[in-house]
Amino acid sequence: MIKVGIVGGTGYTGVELLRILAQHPKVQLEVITSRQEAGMPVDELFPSLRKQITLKFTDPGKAELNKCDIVFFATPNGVAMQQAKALYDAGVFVVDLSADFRIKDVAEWQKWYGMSHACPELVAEAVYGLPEINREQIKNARLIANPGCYPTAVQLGFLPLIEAGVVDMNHLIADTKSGVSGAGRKAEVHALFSEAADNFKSYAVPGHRHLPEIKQGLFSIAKKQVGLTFVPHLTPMIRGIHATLYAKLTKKVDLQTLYADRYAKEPFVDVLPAGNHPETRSVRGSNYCRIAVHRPQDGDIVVILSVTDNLVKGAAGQAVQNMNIIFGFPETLGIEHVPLLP
Ligand SMILES: NC(=O)C1=CN([C@@H]2O[C@H](COP(=O)(O)OP(=O)(O)OC[C@H]3O[C@@H](n4cnc5c(N)ncnc54)[C@H](OP(=O)(O)O)[C@@H]3O)[C@@H](O)[C@H]2O)C=CC1
Ligand SMILES: CC(=O)N[C@@H](CCC(=O)OP(=O)(O)O)C(=O)O
Repeated sequence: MIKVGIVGGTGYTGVELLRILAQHPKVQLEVITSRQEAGMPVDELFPSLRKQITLKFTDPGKAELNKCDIVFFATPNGVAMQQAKALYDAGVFVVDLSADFRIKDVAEWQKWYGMSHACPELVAEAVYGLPEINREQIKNARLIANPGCYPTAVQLGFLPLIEAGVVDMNHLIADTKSGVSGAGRKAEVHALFSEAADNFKSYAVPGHRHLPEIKQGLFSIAKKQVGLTFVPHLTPMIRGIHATLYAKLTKKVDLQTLYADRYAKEPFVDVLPAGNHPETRSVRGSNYCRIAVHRPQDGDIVVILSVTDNLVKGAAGQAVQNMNIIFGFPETLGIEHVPLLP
């Protein structure tokens, strides 16, 4: 058994980690932090975890995170970068669900995140935790930068096209939609029921924080500059990411075979039969990314549909997948949940 700590156990990704890790056969939950709920039994705040978790929330200032084998940060951007170094130096593995260690260019990170980086020396050490691309590096990582929710769906969707070099890299388009839980559990006006329900809107069209993250990931595969238009939307659902991706084909290729072959051995990427339209509810509560490939009217534009649950493959599930890889557990251990329907 490995001892696990979670910093930020009351947020949506933190609670999703609790749901998953409570039933993970190799995990003993040791510390779960919250500043606001310190002293409160976890299952009192979240009755869904009754008979699963008997710990109380600990104030992060008093939490003995050093006694853990691995610590997950499910905290807002800017928190993990202040605490990761001490844990790293103490030999504790760290998985950061926030964006603190995702962007290799620290100046670029500071521009998009509007703060100084507190720990630039660890950025180069961090491994970007997208197993479908970086599995070998993750095996030896001590610090994982867990990918963002949009970047997971977008990169997995574009990956086979880019690896095969069959699309125009200057004009990629990612039209993405997220459920409201993507904004976290903190109180914000735009996430109120009366603001977000029965409504649909785009946001951050001039530039979203995930743009440099996605471009960095696609660049690492293409080895050349990527022109990407990324438009996020907020949809009146709770969980889910739906990415509609467009690219112009530059070569003839059997797209269905390309995708089926690329992901044939990936446990959490499911390429649907030709002609399918994946729905977010087909992945809800699960670690799957389901992908369908289209070429409307046999033209030269390929349309990829990629769906994930933002809290699972887009956050906590992928974080546990990374943990499994680091510790040499079967990669799917504890994260083989069947999606919830309806
Ligand atoms: N929601 C999503 O779909 C996704 C989120 N992410 C990223 O994961 C991280 C967590 O997101 P999410 O769960 O939605 O966020 P929430 O706002 O729902 O939760 C944040 C958690 O962090 C704790 N926290 C806040 N400030 C601090 C602090 N200064 N020190 C220690 N703990 C703190 C909060 O508890 P308390 O205030 O009581 O301490 C709470 O438990 C974010 O960086 C987010 O960008 C990544 C992918 C998807
Ligand atoms: C719907 C919604 O608000 N989504 C969030 C992104 C989700 C997320 O948490 O991304 P990071 O992990 O990179 O912070 C947003 O657009 O800011």
